[in-house]
Amino acid sequence: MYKVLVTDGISDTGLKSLFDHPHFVVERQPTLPLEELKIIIGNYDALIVRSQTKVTEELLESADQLRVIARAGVGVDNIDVNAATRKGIIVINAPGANTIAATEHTLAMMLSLARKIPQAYEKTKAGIWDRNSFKGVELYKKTLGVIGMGKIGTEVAKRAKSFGMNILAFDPYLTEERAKKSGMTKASLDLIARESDFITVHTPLTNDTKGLINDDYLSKTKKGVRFVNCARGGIIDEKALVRAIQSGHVAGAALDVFEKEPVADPELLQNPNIIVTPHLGASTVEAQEKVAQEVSAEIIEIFESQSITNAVNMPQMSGEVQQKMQPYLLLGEQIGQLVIQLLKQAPSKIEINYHGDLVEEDTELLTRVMIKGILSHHLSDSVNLINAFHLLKEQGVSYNVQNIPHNKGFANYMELTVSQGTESATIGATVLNGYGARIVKMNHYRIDVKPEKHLLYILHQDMPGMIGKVGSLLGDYQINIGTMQVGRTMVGGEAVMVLTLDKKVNAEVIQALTSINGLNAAQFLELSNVDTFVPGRQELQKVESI
Ligand SMILES: NC(=O)c1ccc[n+]([C@@H]2O[C@H](COP(=O)([O-])OP(=O)(O)OC[C@H]3O[C@@H](n4cnc5c(N)ncnc54)[C@H](O)[C@@H]3O)[C@@H](O)[C@H]2O)c1
Ligand SMILES: O=C(O)[C@H](O)COP(=O)(O)O
Repeated sequence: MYKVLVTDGISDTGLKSLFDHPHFVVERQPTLPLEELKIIIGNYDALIVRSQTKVTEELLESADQLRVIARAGVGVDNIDVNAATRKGIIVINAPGANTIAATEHTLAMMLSLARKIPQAYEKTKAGIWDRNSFKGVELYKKTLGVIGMGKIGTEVAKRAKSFGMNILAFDPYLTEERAKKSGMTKASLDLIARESDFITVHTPLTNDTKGLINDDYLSKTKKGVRFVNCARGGIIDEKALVRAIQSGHVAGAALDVFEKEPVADPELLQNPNIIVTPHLGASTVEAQEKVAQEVSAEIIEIFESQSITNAVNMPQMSGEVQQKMQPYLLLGEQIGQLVIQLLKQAPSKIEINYHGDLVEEDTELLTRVMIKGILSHHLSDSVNLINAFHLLKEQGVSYNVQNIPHNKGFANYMELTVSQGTESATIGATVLNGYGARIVKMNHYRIDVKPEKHLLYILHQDMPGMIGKVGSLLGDYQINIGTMQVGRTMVGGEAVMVLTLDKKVNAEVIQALTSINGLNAAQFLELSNVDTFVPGRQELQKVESI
C-alpha cells in the first residue's frame, strides 16, 4: 500500500481515483506548520499540496520514504525542487489544469479595476447610495500590455481582444508569426510601458522577473496606466507600485498575489486604488477538480506503471516514449555499468556521443540512465534518474554529450567514454534491428557481444593456442562459457577476448588466468540488470520493498 498525505484544501472529487484505488491509502490534513508536518512526513510515499504548504529542505530531511511531491496547481515556488532532486524525489504538477480559472480571474480583476466594482460594492452594502464616486473607464479601444505569453497570458489576450482591446505582448519565446496569427503585436517591454493603458503580468517568478515592474519601469509607463497581477507576488515591486499610485502616475492595481502571503501590508490593503483578492486565481470548482484529478492520475501512473508525464525535475517518460526508447535505455544503463568497471576508478570526465538515428531522439533520459549506471558503481542506491545530474555535479565530474549524425556503420550507435587523468575506458553499443543490443566496441577493440550478466574481458598476445588455454582453465573451475568473441587491432599484437559466462568468476580464477603465458590482463565484469529497464523503478524501490 502506498500512503499519500494531502494537505491544503484539495478537492475530494478530484482525489476520487486515489481514494478508490486499492493500492493507495489517502490521509488528509489541514495546512500544517512545519514542525507538525516534520513529525508525520516520514510515514508517507507521496505528498499532495497547493501553495500554502511550504515543502522546504528542512521538511524533506524528515521525508525518508517520500518518492513523489505533487503540486495540485502550476507554481512550484513553495517547493524546494532542488532539495527534492537531491533526495531523488519526483516533483510533479498540473500545468494547464487551472489556466482557464486564472484567465477568467484576471479578466474579472481587470474589469473590477476599470469599473471600481469592489469599492462600489463596499459602499452600497454599507447602505450608502453613491453614484458619483465610481466613474470607471472602458476597456474598449484601450491597449493591454501582456507580459508573459504562456498558457494564461495567451488566453487573457484572446478574451481581451473580444472586448476590443489592442494587445501588445512580450515573451522571450513569442515569435512574430505567432503574434500576428493571434492578432496581437509582439512588443518590447519599453513599448508596452509607453503605449499600454492596462498591463497584466503572466510570467513565473524567477530571478529575471522578480521586480520586473520596478521604479524605473513604472517611470516609463503612460500616465494613468492600471496594473493586474494574477501571476506571482514580487513580479511587480509592491513598494514601487504604491509610490507610483500615491504620486498619481499609476491609476490603480488589481492584485491576486503578493510578495508575502497572507498579505498584511497596510499600504496595499488600505490604498483605495488597489483592489485585492487572496490568491484566488485557481479557485474554481472546475479547476480544483481538474488539478486534483491530474495529479492523482499521475501519482497512480508513477507508482503502478512507472510512467512520468509532468515531472518538474525529470524529462517526460510517457508510456509511448518509454516503449520506443526501452532497448536503448536498458543498453545505456548496461554500458554505464561496464565502462566504470573497466576504468576501475571514479571518473572526472564523461563523454557521450550519439550517432545515427539516436540523433533524432530526445536522449536526455538515455543520458541520465548512463550516468546512473556509472555513478551507482560507487554510490549504489543513493543515485537515481532524478538526482543523477545533481550527484555528478556534486562529485565534480564534468560531462559532455554530442549528437553526431554520421552513423559509424550502424543505424544507431552510442559511445560512452569515462576518464580520470590519463586513464580512460570506452564502450560503444548499438541496437541491431531484429537481433537486439550489442556491445560493438570495448576500449579501442571492435567486438560483437550481447550484454549478459557475467562477462570476462581478457587482453592477450595474438598468438596460437590462447583461446584453448582460457577455455580449458575455465573448464577446470567448472565455469561454463556462453559465448566467446575475439578481436585485435593488428596481427601478432595485443588482442581482446570477451566471454559471456554462466556464473561469477572469483579472484582465484583471475589470478590463474593472468598466470597463463601471453595473457596480459583479465577482468570480470558484472551487469546488475539484463532483462528490462523500467525508468522510475529504482526511484520507487523503497516503496516497493515496504
Ligand atoms: N493566481 C493564481 O492562482 C494562479 C493560477 C495559475 C497560475 N498562476 C501563475 O501564473 C503564471 C503563468 O502561468 P502559466 O500557466 O501561463 O505559465 P506558462 O509557463 O504557460 O507561461 C509563462 C510564460 O512566461 C514567460 N516568461 C518567462 N520569463 C519571462 C520574462 N522575463 N519576460 C516575459 N515573459 C517571460 C515564459 O516564456 C512563458 O511563456 C505563473 O506564475 C503561475 O504560477 C497563478
Ligand atoms: O500556481 C498555481 O497553480 C496557482 O498559484 C494556484 O495556487 P493554489 O493552488 O494555492 O490556489
